[in-house]
Amino acid sequence: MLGRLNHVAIAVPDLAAATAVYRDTLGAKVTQPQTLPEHGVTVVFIDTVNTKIELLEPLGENSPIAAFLEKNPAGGMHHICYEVDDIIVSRDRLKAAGARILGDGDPKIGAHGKPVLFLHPKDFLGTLVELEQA
Ligand SMILES: CC[C@@H](C(=O)O)C(=O)SCCNC(=O)CCNC(=O)[C@H](O)C(C)(C)COP(=O)(O)OP(=O)(O)OC[C@H]1O[C@@H](n2cnc3c(N)ncnc32)[C@H](O)[C@@H]1OP(=O)(O)O
Ligand SMILES: [Co+2]
Repeated sequence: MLGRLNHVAIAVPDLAAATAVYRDTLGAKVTQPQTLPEHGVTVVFIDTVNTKIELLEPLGENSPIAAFLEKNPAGGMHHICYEVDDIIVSRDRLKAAGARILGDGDPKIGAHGKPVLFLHPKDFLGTLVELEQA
């Protein structure tokens, strides 16, 4: 079922400062910030040739990354995103296997304009997993 690793996401308290670390210290090309109110985050991406890094900053009062940053105030690795060929088939198969799909269970449009959904970290070795339609 799993395809390519699309991105590894890092939650950060200050996106401008995090961008500076990747751009100025690590010499990476960082995209312009993208605000995603439906996801409660502002994001930038860094292309690392074989995959991407997504830096996430909370947006709005109900950001899903707020509690994570309270526990990890300096930031930290937040989720990994795998591509799947058919997100509905994958969702239904995972549900049948007992995995918890977060939110209302229906995919939302993610940062790349494609459907995404999230799987509970407690069902996947303590790692929050995002699936993105390939
Ligand atoms: C930009 C759009 C999109 C893209 O296209 O790439 C994105 O990436 S959006 C990214 C942000 N969106 C999401 O993360 C949506 C899904 N996430 C959630 O629904 C919540 O964050 C969560 C996973 C349900 C956690 O919410 P929280 O309020 O922190 O709940 P709890 O405190 O009850 O946590 C339960 C339990 O899970 C542990 N936890 C929480 N977050 C993570 C994490 N990122 N990685 C690993 N473990 C995590 C948390 O510590 C709790 O554990 P215990 O303390 O042991 O109970
Ligand atoms: Co993501």
